Amino acid sequence: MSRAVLSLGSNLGDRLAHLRSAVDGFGDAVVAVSPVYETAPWGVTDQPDFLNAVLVVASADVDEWGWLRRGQELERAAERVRELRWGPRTLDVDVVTVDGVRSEDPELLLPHPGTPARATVLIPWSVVDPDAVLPGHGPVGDLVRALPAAELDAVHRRDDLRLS
Ligand SMILES: Nc1ncnc2c1ncn2[C@@H]1O[C@H](COP(=O)(O)OP(=O)(O)OP(=O)(O)O)[C@@H](O)[C@H]1O
Ligand SMILES: Nc1nc2c(c(=O)[nH]1)N=C(CO)CN2
Repeated sequence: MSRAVLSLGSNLGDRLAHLRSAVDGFGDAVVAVSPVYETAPWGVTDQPDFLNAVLVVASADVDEWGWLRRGQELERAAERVRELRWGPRTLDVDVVTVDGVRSEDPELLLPHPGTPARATVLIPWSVVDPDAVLPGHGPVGDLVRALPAAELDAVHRRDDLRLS
């Protein structure tokens, strides 16, 4: 059984519909879905706010490359255009971790190297999976508590927007 944590992001078009398309796309593999968060953009700050969420998925038939491929297929289905690194997108699906797997292949870095610094991933992840540990960095709850106040202020839970 392969269990993975996936981060979803959207800041173009019908953002919630794009996140829902990813949840639907992973279908029966979805084990848990986090709340939706509205978040200020990091990296390239001159772009619209994002909706972010985290999914836990599991399947006996999918390995880490399968999670990446399925995420990329869903990005394509959302007509994502790759223009700018960290730029606006209809749908972003990142593989955050896959249990028991480390990878240094640039096409699939595991755990995803951006994770320890990203409130937009850590906060939803800590809610959907409170006992989660980020390999090499410790409990996700501890990483959330160590985030600077400015990072916490940039992430707003939207309980009026639901994925499940
Ligand atoms: N863990 C991972 N999850 C998703 N993509 C990954 C991962 N590790 C490496 N990649 C590679 O990253 C490349 C670029 O991905 P993408 O365009 O989504 O980056 P980004 O979202 O702009 O930036 P970041 O990866 O920092 O979030 C893809 O070609 C993919 O193969
Ligand atoms: N708030 C927020 N900002 C971002 C995000 C994201 O998911 N949320 N993703 C990016 C590229 O992966 C760039 N900036």
